[in-house]
Amino acid sequence: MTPRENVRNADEISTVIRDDNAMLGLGIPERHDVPVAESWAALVKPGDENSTEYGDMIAQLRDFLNYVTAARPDSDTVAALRDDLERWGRRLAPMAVPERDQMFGHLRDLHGRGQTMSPTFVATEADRDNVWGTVRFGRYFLGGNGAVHGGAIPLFFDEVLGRLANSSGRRHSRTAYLNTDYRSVTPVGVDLTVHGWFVSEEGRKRVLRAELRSGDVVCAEAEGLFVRLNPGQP
Ligand SMILES: CCCCCCCCCCCC(=O)SCCNC(=O)CCNC(=O)[C@H](O)C(C)(C)COP(=O)(O)OP(=O)(O)OC[C@H]1O[C@@H](n2cnc3c(N)ncnc32)[C@H](O)[C@@H]1OP(=O)(O)O
Repeated sequence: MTPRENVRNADEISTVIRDDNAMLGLGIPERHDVPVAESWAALVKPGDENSTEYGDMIAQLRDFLNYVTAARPDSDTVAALRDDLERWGRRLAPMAVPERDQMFGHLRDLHGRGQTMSPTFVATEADRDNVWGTVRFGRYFLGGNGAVHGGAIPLFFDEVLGRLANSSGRRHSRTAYLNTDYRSVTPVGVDLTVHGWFVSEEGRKRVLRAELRSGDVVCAEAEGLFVRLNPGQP
């Protein structure tokens, strides 16, 4: 079965279970094939055949983590899964490459850039100083009582603001601080809207803010300072 067929099957399965699980963010396919706004688009070279396949694999992995989180499997299932994971670990271990060559998190033409650490940010509009988009935290990011884990939210803000801080040809910067205010519970399994914007850019210092909303309700806000790196700084 090709990865694409795999994804289609996952879509079909998802449709069946979506009603029960929508609130928990389960069984909802990743939206990694929505067009990316220009400022957030492709660094992957045309002809990099692995990029789409890799993106499909990461989408499967994201769904898988949601299923693992939600399941209370019997011991045979746990043992079978453990063995499968162990086999995959042994297959992948010899394929390790230096950081600059790794694919995980480096595919900037994909929403979520091919990583699973934070949920997929779908950028819908962007200019030099702003980005707007959506995100849905799946069951994997549950803290408790239907609310997203408090540590997952700053991670997500760093993802969005870190990319915006370095967008539009700006030289690379790193997060110096990132302050998050939790205004109301951030629900799991719900489409949320995100806006990130530049507040100021003076010398090496870039101050940015972001807001995460569920409908009209502000769930969380953040302010980050990103300091442009000097030559030779890691
Ligand atoms: C491939 C796909 C990828 C895709 C894109 C990936 C998206 C994700 C992006 C994630 C980004 C990250 O998480 S980066 C990882 C997390 N961050 C880090 O590891 C950074 C660790 N910290 C550092 O390396 C350093 O502290 C720096 C670089 C931030 C700053 O050090 P420095 O270069 O020596 O500069 P320094 O003189 O100290 O500071 C410069 C100015 O900033 C001010 N300043 C510095 N830190 C602070 C602070 N915490 N709070 C207030 N102000 C501060 C100073 O007062 C000074 O102001 P003035 O006197 O000039 O007025």
